[in-house]
Amino acid sequence: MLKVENLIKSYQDGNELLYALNSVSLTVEHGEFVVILGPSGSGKSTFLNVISGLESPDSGSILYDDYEIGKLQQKELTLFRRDKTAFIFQAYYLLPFLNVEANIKMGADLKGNQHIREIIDGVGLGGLEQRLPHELSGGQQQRASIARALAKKPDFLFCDEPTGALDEETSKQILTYLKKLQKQLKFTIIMVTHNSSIAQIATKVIKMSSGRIVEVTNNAHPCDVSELTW
Ligand SMILES: Nc1ncnc2c1ncn2[C@@H]1O[C@H](COP(=O)(O)OP(=O)(O)OP(=O)(O)O)[C@@H](O)[C@H]1O
Repeated sequence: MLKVENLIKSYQDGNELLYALNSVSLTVEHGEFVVILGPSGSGKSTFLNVISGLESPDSGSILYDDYEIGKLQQKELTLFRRDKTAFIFQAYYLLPFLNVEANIKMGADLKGNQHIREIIDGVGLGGLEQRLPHELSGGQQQRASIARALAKKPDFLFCDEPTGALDEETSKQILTYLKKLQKQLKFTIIMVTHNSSIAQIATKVIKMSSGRIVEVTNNAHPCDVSELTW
């Protein structure tokens, strides 16, 4: 379980403090698919970065089962991020001079995992292993970045606009892979998106505004990606 309590994160904005997170609390159970919606500047990416340990909050607590990550030493926090979490971003961030297979292995090597073949097939990149990122379409590059993230076998997968650069059909393919792999590997997904349609496939939908969570909706019957209206 992830339990976040009273998170505050502020930035200096001229003479004033700007509260990117203004006392945010949330509980997420293992295996949930959480979608975070909200207007630009509402604090979505800051929330994702803080709960994943990429940025530290001014105050508040972030509890992963028995780990309170704010209390970990830098080295322990690095291990926590390496062993428990993975990220997918809109911009893919593949290494340009490594082929698909080597990019994906980067994730696995971090934990010594040996299940690259099934992950590559799982995201539908079989046959493209030797290509460099620039020889792939946007959707294929995003699938490679998903595969790299999943090769770590994370407990928590954080996604920041993973389909933001993709068209509808390719976005739906990516979401289908994510849902399929989540079912197989049983990890938790926390996804920031501008696309409110994606909320239909989530188990929990969070709306943010001005650094606060203003609505949490639990969805007992998330729909299938194939039923999504865009
Ligand atoms: N490093 C920073 N320094 C100063 N202000 C920041 C920093 N990072 C974020 N902010 C501010 O915090 C607020 C929340 O930003 P954040 O990126 O979390 O919003 P968002 O909801 O993800 O926006 P978008 O949908 O446009 O990506 C914004 O007002 C932003 O300008």
